Amino acid sequence: MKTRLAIFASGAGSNAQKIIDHFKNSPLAEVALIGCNKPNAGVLNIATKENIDSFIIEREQYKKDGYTDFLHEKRIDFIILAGFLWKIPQPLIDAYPRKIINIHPALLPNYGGKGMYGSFVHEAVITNKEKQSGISIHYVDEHYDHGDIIFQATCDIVTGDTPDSLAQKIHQLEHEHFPRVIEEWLVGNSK
Ligand SMILES: Nc1nc2c(c(=O)[nH]1)N[C@@H](CN(C=O)c1ccc(C(=O)N[C@@H](CCC(=O)O)C(=O)O)cc1)CN2
Ligand SMILES: NCC(=O)N[C@@H]1O[C@H](COP(=O)([O-])[O-])[C@@H](O)[C@H]1O
Repeated sequence: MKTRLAIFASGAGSNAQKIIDHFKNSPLAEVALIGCNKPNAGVLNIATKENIDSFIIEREQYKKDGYTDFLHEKRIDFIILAGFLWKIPQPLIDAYPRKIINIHPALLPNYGGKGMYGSFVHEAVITNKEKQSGISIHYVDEHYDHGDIIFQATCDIVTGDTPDSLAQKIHQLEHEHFPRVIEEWLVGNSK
Protein backbone atom coordinates (compact mmCIF):
# COMPACT_ATOMS: atom_id res chain seq x y z
CA MET A 1 0.00 0.00 0.00
CA LYS A 2 1.43 3.39 -1.00
CA THR A 3 2.00 6.08 1.60
CA ARG A 4 -0.87 8.60 1.36
CA LEU A 5 0.04 12.28 1.48
CA ALA A 6 -2.22 15.26 2.11
CA ILE A 7 -1.10 18.70 0.96
CA PHE A 8 -2.47 21.77 2.74
CA ALA A 9 -2.19 25.00 0.74
CA SER A 10 -3.82 28.43 0.59
CA GLY A 11 -2.58 29.85 -2.69
CA ALA A 12 -1.57 29.21 -6.30
CA GLY A 13 -0.21 25.74 -5.55
CA SER A 14 3.01 25.75 -7.59
CA ASN A 15 4.70 23.65 -4.90
CA ALA A 16 1.71 21.31 -4.76
CA GLN A 17 1.97 20.81 -8.53
CA LYS A 18 5.68 19.93 -8.28
CA ILE A 19 4.99 17.47 -5.46
CA ILE A 20 2.13 15.86 -7.40
CA ASP A 21 4.34 15.54 -10.48
CA HIS A 22 7.19 14.04 -8.44
CA PHE A 23 5.06 11.26 -6.98
CA LYS A 24 2.88 10.69 -10.06
CA ASN A 25 4.49 7.32 -10.92
CA SER A 26 6.10 6.63 -7.56
CA PRO A 27 5.84 3.22 -5.89
CA LEU A 28 6.49 4.96 -2.54
CA ALA A 29 3.75 7.53 -2.11
CA GLU A 30 0.87 9.40 -3.68
CA VAL A 31 -0.79 12.75 -3.14
CA ALA A 32 -4.22 11.52 -2.05
CA LEU A 33 -5.82 14.74 -0.77
CA ILE A 34 -5.52 18.51 -1.00
CA GLY A 35 -6.90 20.74 1.74
CA CYS A 36 -7.38 24.46 1.25
CA ASN A 37 -8.85 27.26 3.39
CA LYS A 38 -9.48 29.63 0.45
CA PRO A 39 -12.36 28.50 -1.84
CA ASN A 40 -10.96 30.39 -4.84
CA ALA A 41 -7.33 29.35 -4.48
CA GLY A 42 -5.49 28.14 -7.56
CA VAL A 43 -4.42 24.96 -5.78
CA LEU A 44 -8.03 23.72 -6.00
CA ASN A 45 -7.90 24.01 -9.79
CA ILE A 46 -4.76 21.86 -9.68
CA ALA A 47 -6.62 19.26 -7.58
CA THR A 48 -9.41 19.17 -10.17
CA LYS A 49 -6.99 18.97 -13.11
CA GLU A 50 -5.05 16.17 -11.43
CA ASN A 51 -8.21 14.35 -10.30
CA ILE A 52 -7.10 14.52 -6.67
CA ASP A 53 -9.64 14.60 -3.84
CA SER A 54 -9.85 18.03 -2.20
CA PHE A 55 -11.72 19.71 0.63
CA ILE A 56 -12.33 23.23 1.90
CA ILE A 57 -10.96 23.79 5.39
CA GLU A 58 -13.65 25.63 7.38
CA ARG A 59 -12.38 27.68 10.30
CA GLU A 60 -14.81 26.41 12.98
CA GLN A 61 -14.24 22.69 12.42
CA TYR A 62 -10.54 23.34 11.86
CA LYS A 63 -10.19 25.08 15.21
CA LYS A 64 -12.15 22.28 16.91
CA ASP A 65 -10.26 19.19 15.74
CA GLY A 66 -8.07 20.15 12.75
CA TYR A 67 -10.05 17.66 10.61
CA THR A 68 -8.21 14.86 12.40
CA ASP A 69 -11.05 12.30 12.10
CA PHE A 70 -11.59 13.19 8.43
CA LEU A 71 -7.90 12.76 7.64
CA HIS A 72 -7.88 9.36 9.36
CA GLU A 73 -10.99 8.35 7.39
CA LYS A 74 -9.05 9.30 4.23
CA ARG A 75 -6.15 7.11 5.47
CA ILE A 76 -3.72 10.02 5.31
CA ASP A 77 -0.25 9.10 6.59
CA PHE A 78 1.64 12.41 6.31
CA ILE A 79 0.71 16.06 5.86
CA ILE A 80 2.72 18.52 3.72
CA LEU A 81 2.15 22.26 4.23
CA ALA A 82 2.89 24.13 1.00
CA GLY A 83 1.89 27.75 1.43
CA PHE A 84 -0.80 27.03 4.03
CA LEU A 85 -1.59 30.16 6.04
CA TRP A 86 -3.35 28.93 9.16
CA LYS A 87 -1.75 27.57 12.30
CA ILE A 88 -1.98 23.75 12.65
CA PRO A 89 -3.90 23.16 15.89
CA GLN A 90 -2.68 20.96 18.70
CA PRO A 91 -5.21 18.11 18.07
CA LEU A 92 -3.84 17.62 14.56
CA ILE A 93 -0.22 17.85 15.72
CA ASP A 94 -0.99 15.23 18.39
CA ALA A 95 -2.67 12.95 15.83
CA TYR A 96 0.26 13.22 13.40
CA PRO A 97 3.41 13.38 15.57
CA ARG A 98 6.54 14.15 13.45
CA LYS A 99 4.33 13.57 10.38
CA ILE A 100 3.64 17.16 9.37
CA ILE A 101 6.26 19.28 7.58
CA ASN A 102 6.25 22.80 6.19
CA ILE A 103 8.24 24.83 3.71
CA HIS A 104 9.12 28.38 4.70
CA PRO A 105 10.47 30.94 2.19
CA ALA A 106 13.36 32.16 4.36
CA LEU A 107 16.36 30.93 6.34
CA LEU A 108 14.86 30.11 9.75
CA PRO A 109 15.14 30.94 12.58
CA ASN A 110 15.20 34.38 10.97
CA TYR A 111 12.15 35.86 9.25
CA GLY A 112 9.65 33.40 10.71
CA GLY A 113 6.62 33.59 12.95
CA LYS A 114 3.22 35.22 12.87
CA GLY A 115 2.85 37.60 9.92
CA MET A 116 5.84 36.08 8.11
CA TYR A 117 4.31 34.60 4.96
CA GLY A 118 4.48 35.17 1.21
CA SER A 119 5.67 38.58 0.10
CA PHE A 120 5.86 39.86 3.68
CA VAL A 121 8.89 37.63 4.15
CA HIS A 122 10.68 38.82 1.02
CA GLU A 123 9.89 42.48 1.77
CA ALA A 124 11.47 42.16 5.24
CA VAL A 125 14.58 40.45 3.84
CA ILE A 126 15.06 43.12 1.18
CA THR A 127 14.36 45.97 3.62
CA ASN A 128 17.04 44.60 5.94
CA LYS A 129 19.54 44.49 3.06
CA GLU A 130 20.30 40.80 3.57
CA LYS A 131 22.90 39.33 1.21
CA GLN A 132 21.28 35.90 1.23
CA SER A 133 17.87 34.32 1.61
CA GLY A 134 16.61 30.80 1.01
CA ILE A 135 14.18 28.09 2.03
CA SER A 136 13.66 26.05 5.17
CA ILE A 137 11.82 22.73 5.35
CA HIS A 138 10.96 21.84 8.92
CA TYR A 139 8.79 19.78 11.23
CA VAL A 140 5.61 21.47 12.39
CA ASP A 141 5.13 21.99 16.11
CA GLU A 142 2.62 24.13 18.00
CA HIS A 143 4.40 27.36 17.13
CA TYR A 144 4.85 28.99 13.74
CA ASP A 145 8.20 28.13 12.04
CA HIS A 146 9.72 26.69 15.22
CA GLY A 147 10.00 22.94 14.57
CA ASP A 148 13.27 21.10 13.88
CA ILE A 149 14.77 22.00 10.52
CA ILE A 150 15.10 19.17 8.00
CA PHE A 151 16.67 21.04 5.06
CA GLN A 152 17.78 24.52 4.00
CA ALA A 153 19.02 25.96 0.71
CA THR A 154 20.25 29.49 0.02
CA CYS A 155 20.21 32.04 -2.78
CA ASP A 156 22.14 35.27 -3.17
CA ILE A 157 20.47 38.67 -3.09
CA VAL A 158 22.05 41.14 -5.50
CA THR A 159 21.74 44.90 -5.98
CA GLY A 160 18.45 45.66 -7.72
CA ASP A 161 16.64 42.59 -6.36
CA THR A 162 13.06 43.32 -5.35
CA PRO A 163 10.61 41.26 -3.26
CA ASP A 164 9.22 39.93 -6.55
CA SER A 165 12.60 38.97 -8.01
CA LEU A 166 13.53 37.36 -4.70
CA ALA A 167 10.23 35.46 -4.65
CA GLN A 168 11.12 34.03 -8.07
CA LYS A 169 14.50 32.84 -6.77
CA ILE A 170 12.82 31.31 -3.72
CA HIS A 171 10.21 29.52 -5.83
CA GLN A 172 12.98 28.06 -7.97
CA LEU A 173 14.69 26.67 -4.85
CA GLU A 174 11.38 25.29 -3.55
CA HIS A 175 10.50 23.56 -6.79
CA GLU A 176 14.05 22.14 -7.08
CA HIS A 177 14.28 20.74 -3.55
CA PHE A 178 10.91 20.24 -1.82
CA PRO A 179 9.72 17.11 -3.72
CA ARG A 180 13.07 15.35 -3.26
CA VAL A 181 13.32 16.31 0.41
CA ILE A 182 9.80 14.96 1.00
CA GLU A 183 10.77 11.65 -0.67
CA GLU A 184 13.96 11.35 1.41
CA TRP A 185 11.95 12.16 4.55
CA LEU A 186 9.35 9.47 3.70
CA VAL A 187 12.09 6.90 3.03
CA GLY A 188 13.63 7.76 6.39
CA ASN A 189 10.23 7.26 8.03
CA SER A 190 9.63 3.92 6.34
CA LYS A 191 12.65 2.14 7.84
N1 LIG B 1 1.48 24.87 14.16
C1 LIG B 1 2.02 25.37 13.02
N2 LIG B 1 1.21 25.73 12.00
C2 LIG B 1 1.74 26.21 10.84
C3 LIG B 1 3.13 26.38 10.70
C4 LIG B 1 3.97 25.98 11.80
O1 LIG B 1 5.22 26.04 11.72
N3 LIG B 1 3.37 25.49 12.93
N4 LIG B 1 3.66 26.92 9.54
C5 LIG B 1 2.71 27.73 8.75
C6 LIG B 1 3.28 28.25 7.46
N5 LIG B 1 3.86 29.57 7.73
C7 LIG B 1 5.21 29.75 7.53
O2 LIG B 1 5.93 28.89 7.01
C8 LIG B 1 3.06 30.65 8.19
C9 LIG B 1 1.81 30.84 7.61
C10 LIG B 1 0.99 31.88 8.05
C11 LIG B 1 1.41 32.73 9.07
C12 LIG B 1 0.51 33.81 9.55
O3 LIG B 1 0.94 34.77 10.19
N6 LIG B 1 -0.80 33.66 9.24
C13 LIG B 1 -1.79 34.69 9.63
C14 LIG B 1 -3.13 34.43 8.92
C15 LIG B 1 -3.00 34.67 7.42
C16 LIG B 1 -4.33 34.42 6.68
O4 LIG B 1 -5.30 33.93 7.31
O5 LIG B 1 -4.37 34.73 5.46
C17 LIG B 1 -2.04 34.67 11.14
O6 LIG B 1 -1.85 33.61 11.80
O7 LIG B 1 -2.47 35.73 11.61
C18 LIG B 1 2.66 32.57 9.64
C19 LIG B 1 3.50 31.54 9.19
C20 LIG B 1 1.43 26.96 8.51
N7 LIG B 1 0.90 26.52 9.80
N1 LIG C 1 5.13 31.12 5.73
C1 LIG C 1 4.43 30.33 4.76
C2 LIG C 1 4.76 30.79 3.36
O1 LIG C 1 4.98 31.97 3.13
N2 LIG C 1 4.79 29.83 2.44
C3 LIG C 1 5.14 30.15 1.07
O2 LIG C 1 3.96 30.34 0.30
C4 LIG C 1 4.33 30.11 -1.07
C5 LIG C 1 3.26 29.26 -1.70
O3 LIG C 1 3.47 29.23 -3.08
P1 LIG C 1 2.64 28.17 -3.98
O4 LIG C 1 1.18 28.32 -3.56
O5 LIG C 1 2.90 28.62 -5.39
O6 LIG C 1 3.18 26.80 -3.68
C6 LIG C 1 5.71 29.40 -1.06
O7 LIG C 1 6.72 30.30 -1.45
C7 LIG C 1 5.88 29.03 0.40
O8 LIG C 1 7.23 29.00 0.84
